[in-house]
Amino acid sequence: MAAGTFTLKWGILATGGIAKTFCKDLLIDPTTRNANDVRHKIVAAASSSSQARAQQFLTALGVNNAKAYGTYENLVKDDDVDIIYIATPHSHHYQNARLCLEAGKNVLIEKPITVNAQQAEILVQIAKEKGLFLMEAVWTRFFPLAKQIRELVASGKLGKVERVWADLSFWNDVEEEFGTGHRMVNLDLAGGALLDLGIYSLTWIFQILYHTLPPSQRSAPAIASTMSKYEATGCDEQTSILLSFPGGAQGVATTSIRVSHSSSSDVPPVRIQGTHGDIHVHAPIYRPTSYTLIPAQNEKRGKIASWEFKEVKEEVPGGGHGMFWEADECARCVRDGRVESEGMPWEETVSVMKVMDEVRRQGGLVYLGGLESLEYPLDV
Ligand SMILES: NC(=O)C1=CN([C@@H]2O[C@H](COP(=O)(O)OP(=O)(O)OC[C@H]3O[C@@H](n4cnc5c(N)ncnc54)[C@H](OP(=O)(O)O)[C@@H]3O)[C@@H](O)[C@H]2O)C=CC1
Ligand SMILES: O=C1OC[C@@H](O)[C@H](O)[C@H]1O
Repeated sequence: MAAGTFTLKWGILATGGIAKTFCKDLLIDPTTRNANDVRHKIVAAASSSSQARAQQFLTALGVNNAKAYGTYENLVKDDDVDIIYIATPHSHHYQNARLCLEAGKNVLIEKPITVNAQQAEILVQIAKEKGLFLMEAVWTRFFPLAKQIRELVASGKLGKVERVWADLSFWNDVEEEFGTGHRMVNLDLAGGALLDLGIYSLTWIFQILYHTLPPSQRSAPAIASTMSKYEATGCDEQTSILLSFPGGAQGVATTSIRVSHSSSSDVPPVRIQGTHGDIHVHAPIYRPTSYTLIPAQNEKRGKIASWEFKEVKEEVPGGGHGMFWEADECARCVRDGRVESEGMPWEETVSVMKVMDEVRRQGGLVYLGGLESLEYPLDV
């Protein structure tokens, strides 16, 4: 290990699908991605089901010498844990994050940070007051190609970016795959296309049309949207959003759990359109490993851009999924005493949540049973 390497000690809250994927990435040697300054150690995991399940989770990952807890409450009391990764369904994020923050733990919390913007604001306030690191796990933003695309846009290479189209949808057989209980469609778990997938469409629009501006110039967009519901549960199965940013740039964000683009088609799921050219980001947009740079041209003016067509590809190194880049960002922030990440700032997390609040208001999608409550503790 290089001298001065910082090791971040993780506690994992919940043992479902994404917790496993995230932990596998934590276990990959960071030097395989040229990260020589930080390392990760899983020191504990907790399952709300049982201590045995937490132990099985750790054993399956090949993690020895980590503690297995049968309650989340016990995990947050563990003095060895520097940061907690929250990987529960959306419905539980606010309560789980309050538990961790109130216990003085740094937190990385799966997307969406909470069910609504007010809940997110409260988490931010607590993190600020307690000097704790808090970040929504929008891992997409920490991919090298996402950073590269933001830099290209900020450099002015595309001219003025006037429009971003972004879609994240899947051709699910909704009845067969999800039924009514699955977290994707279950209202009790704050399911629905918008909060689960549409957040990625909004992520691309925000990281281009909002994040590339200096913080003082970032302003909320006007919002028009439409939503179709899955009859069996009442969650949204298809949502389309038009965003209009001050200055005239427009975003078109779509999401569906019934129809999709084909990953092998020529239609790119993200199109960033500037006066000098486009960037097409190829699927999957939550895990960007390729994009195409296309110079603007037309019959009258010929080629407008001064640069050439280019295809860029970068596989995820180390056999990983790509979640380790956000983990590295957490390690650097905690090491340096930074409570928020520049890549996913608190203010932007809240702005995206406000857009989703308004889209749900326009579509008449309300989560009941205390899921939208600010009260803590509350059994949801
Ligand atoms: N970044 C990404 O690419 C992805 C992110 N996600 C996000 O991760 C989160 C979890 O998704 P995923 O891992 O797929 O979900 P899973 O259903 O696979 O796992 C969720 C886990 O949460 C715990 N849990 C606590 N309370 C409940 C409850 N009432 N019902 C169900 N589970 C409960 C359980 O763990 P235990 O019993 O151990 O407590 C369960 O295993 C969501 O916020 C989702 O949006 C999901 C997929 C991909
Ligand atoms: O976050 C996510 O990204 C990838 C999808 O497969 C998954 O359903 C979603 O939760």
